[in-house]
Amino acid sequence: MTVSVPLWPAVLGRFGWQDLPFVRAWENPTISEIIGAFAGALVVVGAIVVAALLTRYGKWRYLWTEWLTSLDHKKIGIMYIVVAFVMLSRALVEAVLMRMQQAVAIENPGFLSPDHFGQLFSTHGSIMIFFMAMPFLTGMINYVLPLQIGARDMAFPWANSIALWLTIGAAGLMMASLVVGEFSTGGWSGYPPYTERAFSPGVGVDYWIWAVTLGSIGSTMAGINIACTVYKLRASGMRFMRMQMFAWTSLCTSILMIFAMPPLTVATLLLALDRYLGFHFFTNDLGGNMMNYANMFWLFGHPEVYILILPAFGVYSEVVSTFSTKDLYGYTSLVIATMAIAVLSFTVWVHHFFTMGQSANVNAAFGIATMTIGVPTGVKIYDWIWTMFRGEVRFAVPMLYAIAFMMTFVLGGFTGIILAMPPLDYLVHNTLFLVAHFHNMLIPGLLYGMLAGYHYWFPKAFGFRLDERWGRIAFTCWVVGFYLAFFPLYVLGASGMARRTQAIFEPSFRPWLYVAGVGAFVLLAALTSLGIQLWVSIRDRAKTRVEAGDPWDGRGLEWSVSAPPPEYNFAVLPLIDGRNPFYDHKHDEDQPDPYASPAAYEDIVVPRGSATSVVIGLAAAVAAFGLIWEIWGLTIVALQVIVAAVVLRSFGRDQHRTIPAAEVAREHEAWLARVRATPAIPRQLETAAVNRGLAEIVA
Ligand code: HEA
Ligand code: HEM
Ligand SMILES: [Cu+2]
Repeated sequence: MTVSVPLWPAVLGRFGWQDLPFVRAWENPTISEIIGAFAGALVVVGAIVVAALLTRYGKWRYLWTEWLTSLDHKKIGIMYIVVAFVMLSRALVEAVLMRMQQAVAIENPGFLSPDHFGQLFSTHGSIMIFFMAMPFLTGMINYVLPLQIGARDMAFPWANSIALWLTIGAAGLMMASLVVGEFSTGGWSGYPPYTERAFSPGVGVDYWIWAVTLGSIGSTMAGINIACTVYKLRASGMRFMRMQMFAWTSLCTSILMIFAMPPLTVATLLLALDRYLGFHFFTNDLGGNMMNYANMFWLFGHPEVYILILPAFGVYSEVVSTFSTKDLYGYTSLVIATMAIAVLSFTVWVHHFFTMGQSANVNAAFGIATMTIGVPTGVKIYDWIWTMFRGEVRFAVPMLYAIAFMMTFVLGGFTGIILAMPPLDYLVHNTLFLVAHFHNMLIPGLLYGMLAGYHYWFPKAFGFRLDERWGRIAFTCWVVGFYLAFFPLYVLGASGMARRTQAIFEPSFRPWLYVAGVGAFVLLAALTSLGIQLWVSIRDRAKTRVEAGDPWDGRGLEWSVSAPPPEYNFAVLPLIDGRNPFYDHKHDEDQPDPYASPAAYEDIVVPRGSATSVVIGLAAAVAAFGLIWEIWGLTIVALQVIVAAVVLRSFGRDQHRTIPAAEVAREHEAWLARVRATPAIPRQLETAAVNRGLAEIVA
């Protein structure tokens, strides 16, 4: 931990030369410090290269007007996902560093200092949860939900953009901590008293507090927006029980966000009061109590893991049904199971601290509540299996992820049940067994789900498919890498190896740690393959165009529009008459043709782009930066900028743009003509297997 001599407190606050990783590496050239300096340099050089490329190709204006300031839910969704991939890359590299350290640091100190190792698991965990998983699923919901329920946008497009920019600003703080200062060593859960000033005087914990606070406010806003969109903007006839499963899981996740995020915001803000103003909420003196923090954090933290998993469950439901060429089995039970998980998830938080002193009866009650969640989860697994049963299963990449998920997630679920038994939890709490459990839920559960969704909806968003061969290579690496990297941890944890350990004193752990290290590299290869896949797909896009926008013979409404969809999504808002209106109309001759011209077109009003949301999000990050470094003037100015932007927006006119009916008609008719000119099978052409399946359906 560095606490350097302030250089110029009046202007630069706490900043001193030792806060630069380059200076630290110069003064103390250990491998650990050099890696730190290299990471800092990478951020700076990366930013410069991106800026230079944008300038070289004259793309700044395009980026600003078409993307950054856009209020279109589809573009906001894509930007969220870009953030998620960037942050995934960083956090994955950090994971590899940790695995390397643990593989080499057996009976020796290894190459990472304890402090650096602490920063790595803290940034890795915080980034993966708040700046990889959350943006990924929020982005996916943003993109898909309005299309699925027949809406033209989210309920509050401007707030949507502010939520995005708060997330970007907060992710920016995470990146800034690599260049100036350091990060917290308190883990993703940031427990006091360790994170109080007395034990962590540097800027690290403050970076964590403000990044998480901004992220949590962004997620609360996103939650409200998603829920209102579902409640208010469904197309006519789209009853609740006609919504696609992904829309259902989005709704349940958004409700969890609305209720679970504020406890986190409050917990981090109270911790900030402790640190900045000497309050004693979480200290042991003057009436404070650390357990207040543990309860508030996990009151957020447990529902959070279901916030993460429910949208993935939604994706699997879509994918399993589409690629089994069958209706979803047990739709109603899936809806009820989703709601049950959402409600139950608020009743189990104490299982995160069984060992922290409450009575055995309290532990038993929370343990039983925890195990109950296995029931609705099991219902879902069975429903997916029955959906596949006797289906025409097509093994396209999204389906591969879904199958790998089912087989692997169940194992992690059972280790969760083990942890839910307090007497067993006493043995493995805070060991690598726990680390194996939660990665077993987060990677095959959440991450595979997001990747399945990415492959599934990519053609919708960009008009061409992702390369199948590289998709399979990446998939294989994600699966093989996962088993290699995390199954050894069950053994290590059961043998007593604690989590967050920088150096290991037990030689018999060595073989398992080697295997886990190899697994981490395979996972890195998986991410690299996804990068190559994207490049290959863009290069070969002419061959994989999806003219009709329906490459998988899809079921939901999102497949009924062009790819990419027009800004207003639907030329004419659809009328819904069943659970799979698009699919049924497509395949039943007696039903109306989904590619028929509508009777009439109308003018459509869409929101104009707005710079104010960008300004608000970034100014919030600047204000936070000022608080971290105690540059109070900067914070005050940034807060004033936020107020000014809000005022400006409130008085702004011309916030909407009308697209004349004639223009809508021209675009839509041109698309319909192109679709009708293409025979049904090539419209929906994926692998040979897909083709065979489709040929039979059409015949
Ligand atoms: C997406 C993320 C995710 C998911 C879905 C889950 C799901 C579950 N988790 Fe996990 N968990 C985490 C992420 C997740 N967890 C994280 C991140 C932590 C640690 C945080 C930290 O400390 O840093 C954690 C920690 C954690 C603990 C604390 C342990 C400790 O600190 O010592 C416990 C204890 O009860 C637990 C239990 C469970 C249970 C019972 C489920 C259940 O929901 C699982 C249900 C699924 C199944 C059971 C399988 C399928 C079901 C069937 C096939 C039906 C038949 C089975 C039965 C009826 C039993 N988890
Ligand atoms: C993809 C490959 C991944 C690898 C190799 C990996 C590896 C690791 C390692 C080595 C640790 C430290 C374990 C310890 O305490 O000893 C860790 C912690 C953690 N990881 Fe991962 N991880 C990966 C992906 C993910 C994903 C996708 C998520 C979440 C979505 C995630 C969330 C976490 C969390 C929350 C922690 C706990 C941090 C803490 O202790 O505070 N990880 N991971
Ligand atoms: Cu939990």
